[in-house]
Amino acid sequence: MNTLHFRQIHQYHGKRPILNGLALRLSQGECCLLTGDNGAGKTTLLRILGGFDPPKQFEADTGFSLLNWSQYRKLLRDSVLYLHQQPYLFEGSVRDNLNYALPRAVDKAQRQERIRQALQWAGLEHLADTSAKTLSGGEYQRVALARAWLRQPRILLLDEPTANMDKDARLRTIQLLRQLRDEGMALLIASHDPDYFSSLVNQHLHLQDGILQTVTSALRLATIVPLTPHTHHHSGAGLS
Ligand SMILES: Nc1ncnc2c1ncn2[C@@H]1O[C@H](COP(=O)(O)OP(=O)(O)OP(=O)(O)O)[C@@H](O)[C@H]1O
Repeated sequence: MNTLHFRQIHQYHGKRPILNGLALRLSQGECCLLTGDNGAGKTTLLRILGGFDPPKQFEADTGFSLLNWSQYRKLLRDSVLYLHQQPYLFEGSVRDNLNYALPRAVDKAQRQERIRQALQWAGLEHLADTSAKTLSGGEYQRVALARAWLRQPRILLLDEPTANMDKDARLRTIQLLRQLRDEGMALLIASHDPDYFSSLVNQHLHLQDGILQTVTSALRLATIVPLTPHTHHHSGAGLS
């Protein structure tokens, strides 16, 4: 799978339509940013793509075949990883948490080597034997990303991966996300802070009224550059 096209995703909560036939594509080595107001349906979409909640309607096109949701789920069960805003870490050390991410078949010597690489990859060597429960928010997220690096899913779904982080932790997190993207993962990030991810994003989608719209860089600029009230126009050049 280089690119997966999702189409006709419909979802209801009770009788209320949340997603109204939306479409998006995820490509290997690309990052898609998903914005939308509180309650727009971002988590609802991530939970469908993560295989947790069955949608009302769904279609995924791999380029070779069309998949319904249960086929998608079966096919991608081990290829999609969903990181919640507060990813779950076990009690035990950072090393234990990384160990758990490795398949059972990996032997002891290989495990030690892979864990060493993951600790190095995420800059966590000094915290290897620290209890995961005592980590700061930024460190905690780095362990979760190191686990993702070990698991190597094709699609990584992230809900607010930098929420409540200071600038330094945020930049480190974004750097790790960039590495995952550049190694070929498809990232889908739901966030209320599009500016944080601008250096990472290949595609920005905005969810409104159950539909996804592409946000172009021109539109993004228009939202952050304030319009001055007294701009001079040549006569006839502006909209009237
Ligand atoms: N299990 C559920 N049962 C009923 N309604 C739900 C359920 N899950 C979500 N909703 C509702 O669906 C709407 C979309 O919720 P969702 O969590 O997907 O939005 P969101 O875009 O992720 O919001 P936020 O930015 O606040 O996290 C909300 O109005 C929410 O209350």
